[in-house]
Amino acid sequence: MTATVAGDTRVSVGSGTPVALRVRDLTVALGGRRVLDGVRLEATEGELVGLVGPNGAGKTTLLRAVLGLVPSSGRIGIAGQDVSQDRARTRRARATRSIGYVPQRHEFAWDFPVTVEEAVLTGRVARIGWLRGARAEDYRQVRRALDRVEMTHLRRRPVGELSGGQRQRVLVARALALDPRILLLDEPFTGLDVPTQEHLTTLFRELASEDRAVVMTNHDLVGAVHASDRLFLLNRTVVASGTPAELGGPEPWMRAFGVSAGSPLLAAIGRVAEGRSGNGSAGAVDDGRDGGERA
Ligand SMILES: Nc1ncnc2c1ncn2[C@@H]1O[C@H](COP(=O)(O)OP(=O)(O)OP(=O)(O)O)[C@@H](O)[C@H]1O
Repeated sequence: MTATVAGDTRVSVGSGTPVALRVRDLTVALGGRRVLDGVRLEATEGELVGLVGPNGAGKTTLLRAVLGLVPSSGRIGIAGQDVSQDRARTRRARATRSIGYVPQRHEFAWDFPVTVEEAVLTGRVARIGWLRGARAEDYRQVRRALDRVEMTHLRRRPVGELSGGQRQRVLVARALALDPRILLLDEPFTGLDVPTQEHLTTLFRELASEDRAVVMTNHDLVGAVHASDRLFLLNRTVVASGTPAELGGPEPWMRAFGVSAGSPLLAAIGRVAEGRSGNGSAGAVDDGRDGGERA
């Protein structure tokens, strides 16, 4: 590992792949309680990173801290720029424009009387500003984003009339309207059926392969293990990280989720403790990926 966070130049890990997002020693206190403590995370361009942990582990808070929406201490590097909160606000504002944020679906006002196209256009407010009208370039980017998520045919439909899967696509398009280098997705699969989840997973993998870093929180551990290049197991701090193959044993999962060796959760993701599996396997899923680091 050769990278550093601070400075204006691109930083990279040993492989030479640019690090899009680097978080070090991130600590967040909310309501007088430390909800994140010394978090260390990174995502390189082209990588789909899974952020998993139990309810209340701090997954949403971590994404919000990266966006500067909650006060934090520690260091946050975005595309080589140190945007930690003690740095100039303008630098942070500029850098966070390279992040597309997809909040949980229930956080968007679906009752608001706007069309799909108008909802996606709101994703460009950071660039347009609230008081200036949208220009041709803004509409061009909106059309591009809608094409990307295959929602062009529904662009004039009121958002309140969309299905859950279509709404999720609108939120992704809204985040893509700024053509971000980093995409933060908060629980994009909640309430969606398996075919829709698989469709979206394919889209997220494609978006990552276009040299974006995609960081996704996910309660579906089976899906996270199969879709992610690298996983971060969070429970107030990063309990473990690595490729799914590197996290093949049950221990990090037991620690992160506070479950015992007999938990069905471990069986579901093929991380069964030695001696418990029917076929004698230690339970690692061979997903064919390699590389990564332990926290
Ligand atoms: N505004 C707030 N004030 C006080 N505590 C908060 C606030 N927001 C979140 N918390 C607390 O911070 C902790 C982490 O919450 P967070 O929503 O980040 O967890 P999460 O991992 O995303 O959970 P889930 O999987 O349930 O969505 C929780 O204990 C939560 O109660």
